[in-house]
Amino acid sequence: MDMQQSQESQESIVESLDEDHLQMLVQHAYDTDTVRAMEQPLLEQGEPLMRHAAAAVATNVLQLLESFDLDEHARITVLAGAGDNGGDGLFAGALLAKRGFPVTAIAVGRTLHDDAYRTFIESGGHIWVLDAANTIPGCPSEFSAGEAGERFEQAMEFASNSHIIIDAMTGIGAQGALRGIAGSVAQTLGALLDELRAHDSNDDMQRPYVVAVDTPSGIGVNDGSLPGPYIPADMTLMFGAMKPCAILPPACSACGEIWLVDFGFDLESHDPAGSIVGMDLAAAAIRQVMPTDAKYSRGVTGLITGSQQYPGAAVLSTTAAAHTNIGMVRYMGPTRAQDLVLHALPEAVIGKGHVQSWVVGSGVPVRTAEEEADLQQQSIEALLAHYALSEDGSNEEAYAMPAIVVDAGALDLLPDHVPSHVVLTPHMGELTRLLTRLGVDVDEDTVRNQPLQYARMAAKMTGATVLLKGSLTIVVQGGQFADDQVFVAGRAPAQLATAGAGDVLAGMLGAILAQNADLVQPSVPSGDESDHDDEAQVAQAIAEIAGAAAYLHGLAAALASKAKQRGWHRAHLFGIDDLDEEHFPIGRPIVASDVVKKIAAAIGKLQNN
Ligand SMILES: NC(=O)C1=CN([C@@H]2O[C@H](COP(=O)(O)OP(=O)(O)OC[C@H]3O[C@@H](n4cnc5c(N)ncnc54)[C@H](OP(=O)(O)O)[C@@H]3O)[C@@H](O)[C@H]2O)[C@@H](O)CC1
Ligand SMILES: Nc1ncnc2c1ncn2[C@@H]1O[C@H](COP(=O)(O)OP(=O)(O)O)[C@@H](O)[C@H]1O
Ligand SMILES: [K+]
Repeated sequence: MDMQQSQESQESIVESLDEDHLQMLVQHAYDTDTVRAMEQPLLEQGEPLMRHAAAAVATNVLQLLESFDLDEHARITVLAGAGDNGGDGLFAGALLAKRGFPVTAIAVGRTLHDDAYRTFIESGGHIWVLDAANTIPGCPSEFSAGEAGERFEQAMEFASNSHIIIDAMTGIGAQGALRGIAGSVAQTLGALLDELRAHDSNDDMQRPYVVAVDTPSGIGVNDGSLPGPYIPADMTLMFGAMKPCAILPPACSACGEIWLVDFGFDLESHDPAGSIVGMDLAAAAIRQVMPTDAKYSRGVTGLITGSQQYPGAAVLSTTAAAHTNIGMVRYMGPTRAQDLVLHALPEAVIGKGHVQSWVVGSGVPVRTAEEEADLQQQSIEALLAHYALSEDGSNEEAYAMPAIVVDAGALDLLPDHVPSHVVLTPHMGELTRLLTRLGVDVDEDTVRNQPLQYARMAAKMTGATVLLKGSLTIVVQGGQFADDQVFVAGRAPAQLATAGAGDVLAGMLGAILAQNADLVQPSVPSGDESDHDDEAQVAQAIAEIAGAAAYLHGLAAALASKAKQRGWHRAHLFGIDDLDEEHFPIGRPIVASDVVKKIAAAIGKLQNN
């Protein structure tokens, strides 16, 4: 099958699929076992998936070369591993070599995919092997250690001077950090590429343009971590479905632009490992106001936020909550903060009363072991005590409490075990601090490198839902029967990284929980098997709502800053979307209060979508 045939067959796959399928494709990510399970029936039917994959890579490389005005003298390097990922890369290289481009493959393993290797050589490709113990037919082996070192250096020099690098060392078969020669290649070339990338947007191809095959080599495919050296890509051609690394920080940044090659997988019958929160999910979390509504039926949020030291957080969290489609906010806090709240929001009601959700801790200082809790910390601690579950999960009162957002200083006051409608909203530093308090030996850099793993650990240890803030915000489900599906909100522009933005999010989340009070109330476990489904359903609803709040927060920031840039950009569909250069203006600087002013407009945009 040549490139043209493969592309036509690809287009017919795309055309035969409905909008729902395409929507699922760009919204959900599937772990490697699930991808293999979805691939299996197609392979059994004789679908030449590897040829489709290779043709897609070659097509995009050709388009890139054309857009950069590079003629057939463009130098192309394929980094080829021993598995099927290397096979994809070699078949793609063969297609390009047939078009007259000089293509050199650097073999990093001891073998190469048989069929792909033969096709590559027959098409005029050149091979450079780095492993002295290789068994690749016709390639030199058993060279000395000195010669191996020289070969390696020359290969790296060659690769760093090529126009295009096709990274096909490892794909979904990668296990842990890259080792051996692949590890050394990623160490040397990856570091160089990262440095070049930091200084150059590559609009003029002054550095190699890296096209990753299926996944960038070296990243944690299933957990989005960076376990060791990796090859950062400008573009990743991902086959069949998104893998979690496409949507999870920090690995998603290493993917560059993602191009999804649809294989027509049966996505509907498989559970995603992660999902991007989009407009639909966010819109569903906003309750429609009804003619019969009164202020109480729209939801009331109670806030114990702000402090003598940080009274502004009280203003930001209450104004944000009040603007997020609810009937009323109640505020409790120090007199100075009360005055400021009333000044900014005359509608706020000061003092206790019935609420459908709580927000605690924003702007409340962290309590050190030596310090006595102040009044604000004491009232938060007393409220949180109602959510405490004993080791066996009993304490009926905890389940009957309204949902609660536990932010900033209140994270230090969290009981050991709580139900899933307790939603923690730490940033990386706060999550590290929480885990340390729970006895985990971890530092912030490690958490930053494996945010999913540590957010999940906090959820498993406490039972709470965890919303971990960052340029991409990830939400992991809480509760005893937590599902592993993670929600990722990447709507926010970097302009949102400004003091007080977290206080705004806490208020918005509290309000969205209040207007969905019936959906987020866990029932008291009865000890029956039905508990599992009931609790899992509520835990998922809470996580979706938390993701929706982060999306709305990001959208309000985008409207305030007029930014088109986001933490995560939708994957492109191969064969459907054009390879046009896109521009995402970063917008203008904002402060957190600007975000509050745009919440209403953001809700309007969701509801009119
Ligand atoms: N199935 C299909 O038909 C289709 C599959 N497709 C493609 O196949 C890919 C999956 O191929 P795969 O299963 O062969 O695994 P792959 O990603 O090549 O990795 C295995 C190689 O990597 C090596 N390796 C692993 N870990 C390592 C480490 N830490 N450090 C260093 N090396 C490490 C491992 O070495 P070993 O452990 O055996 O020594 C072995 O050589 C998939 O991503 C997609 O591109 C598409 O064509 C569509 C159709
Ligand atoms: N680079 C970024 N791009 C987009 N959003 C970001 C970025 N960095 C931080 N944010 C968002 O800004 C908010 C910051 O919250 P937080 O760290 O609690 O700050 P503060 O305590 O000052 O309110 C979070 O919602 C986070 O997701
Ligand atoms: K790869």
